[in-house]
Amino acid sequence: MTAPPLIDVVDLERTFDVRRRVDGSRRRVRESVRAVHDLTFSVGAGEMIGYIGPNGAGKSTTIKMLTGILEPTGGHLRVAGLEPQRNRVELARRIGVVFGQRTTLWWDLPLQDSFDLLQKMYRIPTDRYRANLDRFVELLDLGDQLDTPVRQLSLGQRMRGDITAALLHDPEILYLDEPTIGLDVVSKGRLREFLRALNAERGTTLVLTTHDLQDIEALCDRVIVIDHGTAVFDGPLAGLHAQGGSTRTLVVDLVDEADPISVPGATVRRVEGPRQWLSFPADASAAPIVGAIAAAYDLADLSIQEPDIEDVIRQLYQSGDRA
Ligand SMILES: Nc1ncnc2c1ncn2[C@@H]1O[C@H](COP(=O)(O)OP(=O)(O)OP(=O)(O)O)[C@@H](O)[C@H]1O
Repeated sequence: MTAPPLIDVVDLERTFDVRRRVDGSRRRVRESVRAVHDLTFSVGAGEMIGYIGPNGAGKSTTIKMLTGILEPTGGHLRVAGLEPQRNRVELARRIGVVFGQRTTLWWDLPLQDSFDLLQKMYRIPTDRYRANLDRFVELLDLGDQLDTPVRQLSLGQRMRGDITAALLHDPEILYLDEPTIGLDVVSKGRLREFLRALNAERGTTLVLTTHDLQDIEALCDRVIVIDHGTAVFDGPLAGLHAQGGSTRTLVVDLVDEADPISVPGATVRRVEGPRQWLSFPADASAAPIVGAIAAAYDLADLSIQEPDIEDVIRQLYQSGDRA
């Protein structure tokens, strides 16, 4: 018998009643906003999924329902076999939540004290707490920050502190909302490496909302794209690129100005002096293109620009229109 999915969402719906001012008058009318509707998906234990979509698409509303903060107005929802709203306390022991923009730590307390408080709140047995704390502090390189008040931590240190805090009680599912926002490239890389190790070592299921496609590329086997409150794509990232026909851009700085570069698999989009911009399919490897250019030209520099999520989604629609 196959295990039931860890997260099971069927025809989920959430509407909000809002009062909107009528243009040019003081009158207000009641309106119903459908933040999420007809949303169906399931996530198996140990999966790492990206939950992405443009601003206002319904991502936060979904995560709030999955974590029991918000009650659905329709449909069915089970997380770890529990109904999130009804079993909030029990569910809290099974999930961890990290919001990139907010901290769950105590602003004026040293990091260590925040962790100790969480141990008490979650009633984590001391040996398990110690083992987890030691492991995460080592992996996330937080040893020197344990006595620092949270308000004095850098954004990257605070984020690592928040992730540690969310994991001390061994949750089966970790929800991460924009975990790498505002971090430098090195910190982003380290954090992604940590999350991959967490998933490999402990089988923790990750649900990641992000605007950073590289987060998704580094971590997620599968993406669910939500727009206007409902899922418009569910599959591997390569499939999303292929379906949307999205492209990456190779920015080439030649030593000398030249005519537009001609290489198989890429098209020159722009030329400015010795700099040229070439686009190529996002799911293709850049290596043969770079190799062909390097063999024929003297290169001063080279970089790759990833498409952003909004672009990929826009292209998904455009290709849908064409179909
Ligand atoms: N409490 C609320 N009351 C009224 N409308 C709301 C409420 N929360 C969300 N909405 C509306 O529901 C829709 C979805 O919002 P949601 O915050 O879930 O989007 P999101 O995908 O998380 O966006 P972002 O990427 O900007 O955080 C939006 O139109 C939003 O204005």
